[in-house]
Amino acid sequence: MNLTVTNAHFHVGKKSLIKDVSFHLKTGERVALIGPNGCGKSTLLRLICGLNKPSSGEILLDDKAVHAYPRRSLAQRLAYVQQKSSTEELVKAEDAVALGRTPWIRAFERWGDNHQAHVDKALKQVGMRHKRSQYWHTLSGGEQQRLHIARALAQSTPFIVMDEPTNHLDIKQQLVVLGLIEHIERTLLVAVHDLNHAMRFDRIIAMKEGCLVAQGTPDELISEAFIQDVFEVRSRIIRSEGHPPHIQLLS
Ligand SMILES: Nc1ncnc2c1ncn2[C@@H]1O[C@H](COP(=O)(O)OP(=O)(O)OP(=O)(O)O)[C@@H](O)[C@H]1O
Repeated sequence: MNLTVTNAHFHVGKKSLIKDVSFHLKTGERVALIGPNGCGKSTLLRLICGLNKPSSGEILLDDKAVHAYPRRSLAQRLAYVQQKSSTEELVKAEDAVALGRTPWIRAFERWGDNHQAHVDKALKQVGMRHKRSQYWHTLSGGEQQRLHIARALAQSTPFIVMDEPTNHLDIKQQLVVLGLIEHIERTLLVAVHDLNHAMRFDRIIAMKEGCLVAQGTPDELISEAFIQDVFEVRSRIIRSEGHPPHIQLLS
């Protein structure tokens, strides 16, 4: 699975939300998408997931335009963990994860052991097997988020897109979810707010005001000057041997 975005523009009315964005993701790459609030991260992810169509430019998944895939076929290639998604339905944890199998169930096919095996594996990966029978609305925000990730894993796609998966989580749950993401062996594009989280990815893409302003490995990209430039925040980067650099934000 590879993704190529070429000169993508997206506007709503006269407002230009995505401006001339180009980048490429190779199979197995784990990429963090960063940038200040409102810079267009979610809008770009929605274009990549085929939920909106670029006004101009191209978004190719394995050399075919995302919006040219039939929905089912796209859902077999790409899973999307949205920033906020909830359900009003009375469903159990396991049922929410089982929804991930939808693109793989053929017409009139019964739910079989192969589908259940994917659900069991995904529940195990996110550490939620013991809560499989608990009703969705009784689960904590962190547990629901882990189940969203489990649903994406059960979808068995080579590519997973996530929009701020650690949003609204306490610091322990953030680390749990982050650790979980680190062990997912798929191509990943993840919008993240915490720069220290972004440092744990193979590559970082930075956006500002709808434009892609920089991309590179965390070491290449992240510097105090870069953080000042993109986020308008002073910072200090603490480097110590054997540890990833730590970004301290200064007031
Ligand atoms: N349908 C729309 N119509 C008009 N403006 C929109 C629409 N969707 C998004 N926007 C605007 O586009 C900009 C980018 O929004 P987006 O949600 O992509 O930003 P973001 O980088 O994901 O922000 P955050 O970090 O706060 O989640 C914002 O200013 C938002 O108000």
